[in-house]
Amino acid sequence: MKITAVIPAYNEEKTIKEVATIVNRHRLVDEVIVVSDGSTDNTVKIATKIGVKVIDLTTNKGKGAAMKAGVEQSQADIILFLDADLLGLKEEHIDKLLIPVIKGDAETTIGIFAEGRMFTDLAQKIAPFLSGQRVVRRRILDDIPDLDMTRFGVEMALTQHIKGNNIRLKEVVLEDLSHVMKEEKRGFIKGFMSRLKMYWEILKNLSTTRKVR
Ligand SMILES: O=c1ccn([C@@H]2O[C@H](COP(=O)(O)OP(=O)(O)O)[C@@H](O)[C@H]2O)c(=O)[nH]1
Ligand SMILES: O=C(O)[C@@H](COP(=O)(O)O)O[C@H]1O[C@H](CO)[C@@H](O)[C@H](O)[C@H]1O
Repeated sequence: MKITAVIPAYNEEKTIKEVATIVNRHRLVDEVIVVSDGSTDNTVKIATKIGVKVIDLTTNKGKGAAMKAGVEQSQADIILFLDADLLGLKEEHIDKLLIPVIKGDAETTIGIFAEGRMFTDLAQKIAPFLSGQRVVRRRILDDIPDLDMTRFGVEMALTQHIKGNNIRLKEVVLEDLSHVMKEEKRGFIKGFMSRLKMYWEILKNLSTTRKVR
């Protein structure tokens, strides 16, 4: 059973090294693919140095398209998605996400932050279904059309597909894990504007689920 980790990354030079290195040395992960989604910083250079596979999209196509580009380059049955801006990623977080799917206790898992940082914990308490930390069986992804068009709606599209098709989901708690918030990356005004744009992209994907099972 092959496992590929797909890490979409848009200008994540500050955190990609730590995230990709930890995933790359995990005993259960066979392959790591970092998909730079039109990054203009040193994300590609840093990821390439680590020795993982890097897909360098020339323009920014959105998170959904970056995830799909990674999946298309993988032959694995199980895909682990992780955001590139995680703070405090540890081997045990990856275990918690992967093991239920490897054992067959679930077809998909989603990781929820807890006891990390107040704001990022709170965001995931309110909207756990938006988390970017997931494990998904490959065939589930193959059943979702237009994942590449969803941008930040990708998590909502995945969640709705999973619910609408009664796919066995397990939520796992990822303790002491957090991520860098938009406002921290870009400053308050720019960050908040990109947050509003993200919510719009999420809302646009609310009604596009299709039953396949
Ligand atoms: O157009 C985009 C926006 C984000 N991401 C990546 O998707 C993950 C989750 O993004 P986040 O919620 O952190 O949003 P951001 O802070 O990048 O706006 C991170 O690894 C981003 O680098 C991406 O690949 N393409
Ligand atoms: O937690 C959230 O409110 C958003 C935005 O987080 P930040 O701006 O990075 O704090 O991030 C989550 O939702 C996105 C859209 O579904 C996902 O792509 C991210 O992976 C997830 O962390």
